[in-house]
Amino acid sequence: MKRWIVMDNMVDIIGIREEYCTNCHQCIAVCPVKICSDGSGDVVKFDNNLCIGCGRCIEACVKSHGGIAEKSARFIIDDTPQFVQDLGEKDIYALVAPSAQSNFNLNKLISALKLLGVKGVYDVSLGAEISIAAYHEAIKSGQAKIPLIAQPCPAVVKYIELHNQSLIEHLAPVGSPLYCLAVYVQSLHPDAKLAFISPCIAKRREMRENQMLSYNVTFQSLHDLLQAREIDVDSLAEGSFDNPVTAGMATNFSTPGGLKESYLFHYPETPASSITKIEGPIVFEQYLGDLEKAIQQGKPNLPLIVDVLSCEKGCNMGIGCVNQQYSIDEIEYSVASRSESGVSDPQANQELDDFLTDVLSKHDFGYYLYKDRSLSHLKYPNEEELKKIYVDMHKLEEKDFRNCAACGYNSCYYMAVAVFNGLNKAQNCHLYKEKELRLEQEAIWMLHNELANVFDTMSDGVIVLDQEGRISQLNPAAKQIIGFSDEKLIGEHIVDLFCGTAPKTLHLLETGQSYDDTEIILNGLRGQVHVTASAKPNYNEQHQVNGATIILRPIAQVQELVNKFSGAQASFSFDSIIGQDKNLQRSIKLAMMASHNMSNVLLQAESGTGKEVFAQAIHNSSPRQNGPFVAINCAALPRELVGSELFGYVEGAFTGARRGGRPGKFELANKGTLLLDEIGDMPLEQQAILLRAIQEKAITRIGGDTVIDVDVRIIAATNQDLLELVEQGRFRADLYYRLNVVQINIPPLRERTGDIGLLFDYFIKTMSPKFNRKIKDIQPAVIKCLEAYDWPGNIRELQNVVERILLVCEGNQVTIEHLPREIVNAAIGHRDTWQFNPGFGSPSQPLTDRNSRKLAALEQEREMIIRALDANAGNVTKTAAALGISRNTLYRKMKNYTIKN
Ligand SMILES: Nc1ncnc2c1ncn2[C@@H]1O[C@H](COP(=O)(O)OP(=O)(O)OP(=O)(O)O)[C@@H](O)[C@H]1O
Repeated sequence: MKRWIVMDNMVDIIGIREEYCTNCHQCIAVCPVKICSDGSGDVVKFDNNLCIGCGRCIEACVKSHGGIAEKSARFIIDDTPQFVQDLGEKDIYALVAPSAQSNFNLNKLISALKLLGVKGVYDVSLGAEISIAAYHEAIKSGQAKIPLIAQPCPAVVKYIELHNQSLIEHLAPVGSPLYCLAVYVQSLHPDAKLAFISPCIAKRREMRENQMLSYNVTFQSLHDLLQAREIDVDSLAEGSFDNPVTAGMATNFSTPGGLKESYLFHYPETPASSITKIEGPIVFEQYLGDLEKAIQQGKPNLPLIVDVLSCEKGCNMGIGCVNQQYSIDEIEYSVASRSESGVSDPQANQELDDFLTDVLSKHDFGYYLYKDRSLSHLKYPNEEELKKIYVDMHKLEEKDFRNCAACGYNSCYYMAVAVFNGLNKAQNCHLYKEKELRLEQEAIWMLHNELANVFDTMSDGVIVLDQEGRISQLNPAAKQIIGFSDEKLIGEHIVDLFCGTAPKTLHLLETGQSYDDTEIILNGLRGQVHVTASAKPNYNEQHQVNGATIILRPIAQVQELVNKFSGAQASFSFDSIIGQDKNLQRSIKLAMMASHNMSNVLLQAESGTGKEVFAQAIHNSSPRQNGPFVAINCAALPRELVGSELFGYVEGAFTGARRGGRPGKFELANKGTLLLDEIGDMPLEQQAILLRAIQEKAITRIGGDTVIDVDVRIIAATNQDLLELVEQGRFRADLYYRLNVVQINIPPLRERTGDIGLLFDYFIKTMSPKFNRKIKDIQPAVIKCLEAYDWPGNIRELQNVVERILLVCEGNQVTIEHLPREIVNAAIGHRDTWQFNPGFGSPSQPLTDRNSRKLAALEQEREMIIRALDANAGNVTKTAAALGISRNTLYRKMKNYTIKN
């Protein structure tokens, strides 16, 4: 967005290679104008029409590119290409700037230029002599407005045109030394083209405006051209200028104050105090503005002449110069000694005076080509707008206004003005970056805190390993699991922590292959700790494994979870045991008492009386109620599997063993209760192992050698007379006494007929919704029938009868027709023997998980017996031996399962 309206386009003098711009803003920092550069984008854009051509930005850009001009984003544009093209084809005369004295061997340069093909070479110092004489005339004649601002420097002229319009009329009404000489040389060679051999890039503009010269060839370009043409200047003979007379004191015009010195030399009556000599950045930053104000205010002691140059070291070290290898002293000496020798010959001085008188009378050296180039100024933000920009720049407090100039502008205010005018952006403010960084740091810190919080509050233990496998970090949960403090654990090698072997972790560190849920024994403070571990690799920026994160979970926690989701929970409480029978209530009371301590309990009762219900109720009112309740049916397991089911196994323990091994019921029941159902059917050899596990409160997995502590309360249940089995030698006496700490007998249903009606009502109520029935009435004869029946299958049988009734009863009244035949028969005196039939009640399904488990177990047992009988060709003795049960038990089971041999 252009803020300035410029009357005409100025010729380009600075070229931009945006691809080389690093957006460092050095160009803006050194620029006296600043608004000619737009720093609001990713690269700095440049507006030639707002540039004064001082060339400082090119110097800064080359410097910021390591001094290599070819890599700089900004470069000089002059007329050398056209000059080269026209050499030899056109009559070209070279006008050489006084500063050539400090850049080349001047006389040899004259020869070099002629060798290149120029027709003649003139010294611009003579033009400077003409300018001084013309200044004097203009001042004398009153043509010049005092103070007269000298104009050899086109950058100063352009600055005044753009910024200090009231000073335009003070610019000398006389051409620059170059212009004055050009006027003279043109009179000698009217058809020739003139080239300026120059230290200055801005001269190109002056030349285009006055149309007197065709080529601005900087010293740098000339130097490159001579090199390209392989012209060794030093080896050439000395030439001499084609000037009609030699310039005198004005040969020092290229030095700051050279004009003043020359003027005073020629017009010694002029007080030295009436000429101000000023150069460098201060001209633009302060001097011209002050001068403008002083004139407007009519201040006294204003100068007669202002000798002003843009370059700090004058034209001697202008932007197009090639004398960087010389010191300032050497340069100044070279120029000053030339001017001293130039005035040492009185005859030459006289000839010069005569020449000046002559040319001034013959030629017009007047110059009025100054233009007001500024029609409007930058827009300035109002208070509100300024405040908003400052907020965008994160400038909120007094100390945020540093005026550090790092942005390239001299103050925070001017930066804000540039932002307001779209010439820069808040992000380029040093403080903005600093604050953004701080905000970013705060955000990172917050994120870190959040993550640290997660790390610290995770219930899983987390261990971070370095590349070598040493612990670099661990969270409180990990410390809790292991038991040691940070000091002990940080730096510890994982192999040592993992009891001397960590093959999967070492493999992970080598290959990046993660592992999941692997059982590990740790060396903890309180001995060995059994955990599961999952680990993943950590990567560096090159995506190489540089460590690992291991998640640890105590096995008890894992088992708790497994139990929770696998249904290893007890659902019954003492409240859910229905029945008012005295004996039943006595049993409940005993069970309640037993529930408060850790004593093993032996539940002895017929099948279906509620032994498991009792076991669950004991568990649920014991201090272990939040632990697992695990039940195992000892009768339903093949004898070779009893061990692995109870104690688990390690990987590779036997053919078909699962990878990673498997925990047994003892481990799963850790911190809870283990119900050993049908304990009477447990094989003798397993009874010994079971006894050891109960006594030592520890197990060893099959095939393993690690002893795992288990804290389990045992409830054993049986429908057999265990003592009798002991007497028969089929049950170990020591185990019997271990289990029979509290013996609870549950009366069969036929012995508590009073409870039959209660239970029937209860089951009708609780099961009806499942069958979508609304039973409102039960025929009294139904209860009578039920009470007359002797319920060999006890409560389970009653439950199944209710289920069948609900299936067949379509109305809302239960009548005798809905009862199974054997029950009605029993009531009228024909009792059928109840037989267990796994398909009993079909199409009904077992109602509870427990029942389904039980039925599955029974079905499994039935199958097992049939298979064993087949394998032993129907031999009952052999089959009983193979199954590890007595012949009597086998016969009983065959009867129950209706297995015909
Ligand atoms: N007092 C009771 N109140 C309510 N329901 C009961 C009661 N006793 C048992 N039941 C129910 O009877 C069914 C059989 O109970 P349970 O499985 O506990 O008997 P069990 O003696 O363990 O049988 P088995 O010897 O065959 O293992 C279960 O569905 C249970 O819900």
